[in-house]
Amino acid sequence: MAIRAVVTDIEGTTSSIDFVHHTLFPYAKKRLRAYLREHAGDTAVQQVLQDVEGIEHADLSLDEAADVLERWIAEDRKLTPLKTLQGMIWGEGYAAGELKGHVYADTPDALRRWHAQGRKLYVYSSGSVEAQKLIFGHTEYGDLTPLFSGYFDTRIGGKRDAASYRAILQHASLPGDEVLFLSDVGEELDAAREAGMQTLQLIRDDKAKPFAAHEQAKDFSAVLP
Ligand SMILES: CSCCC(=O)C(=O)COP(=O)(O)O
Ligand SMILES: [Mg+2]
Repeated sequence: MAIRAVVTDIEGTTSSIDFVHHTLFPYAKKRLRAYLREHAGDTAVQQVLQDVEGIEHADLSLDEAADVLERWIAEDRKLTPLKTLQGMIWGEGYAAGELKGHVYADTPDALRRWHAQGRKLYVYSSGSVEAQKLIFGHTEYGDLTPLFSGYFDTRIGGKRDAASYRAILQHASLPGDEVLFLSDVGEELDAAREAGMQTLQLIRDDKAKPFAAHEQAKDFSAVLP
């Protein structure tokens, strides 16, 4: 079956795990408390704080909410209010020129090749849609966002849940067997396959845990050549 669309994960797939864990997460952690104080009156921040309280089932002061969010960063929790806030903080970093979006050298070539072949490209990451647009909009290879037809984050559901992939297929109006999902994480690939998508696991380095149930590639060079 011809692949008409590619849905890609970010961390460990288009971009390095180290960039996310050693650059992006610490950047957000360092600025989180001050950002909450400075933007406490913003509707978007109020919504984040309300959502944190909802998850914790507690009324929280701003500092208590900051403590919770810092703990979630340390635990690498993929919770929507944390991901939304991280995206807002990173937005300031990219705008100030303090952050540059990391993508592997083969990523821009592959995205441009698949796009030129007429395939639709989508992102599905736990990072917020805003954070996804930022990382691909500020790479050392230029702005890659014009290549994408759509972005999905945890608001559509968790990445290990087949229902999320079914919802993506519905949004993109595509049958599963014409969509290739790329990820480094076996449980995400299992969920995408359960929804009917074709799958391929990226083994970028020794941090990836190979799942023999899925086709594998070390980079994008031989994927849909
Ligand atoms: C959009 S870059 C930051 C990615 C992020 O916050 C994250 O948690 C990684 O999630 P992914 O689903 O891309 O593995
Ligand atoms: Mg990943």
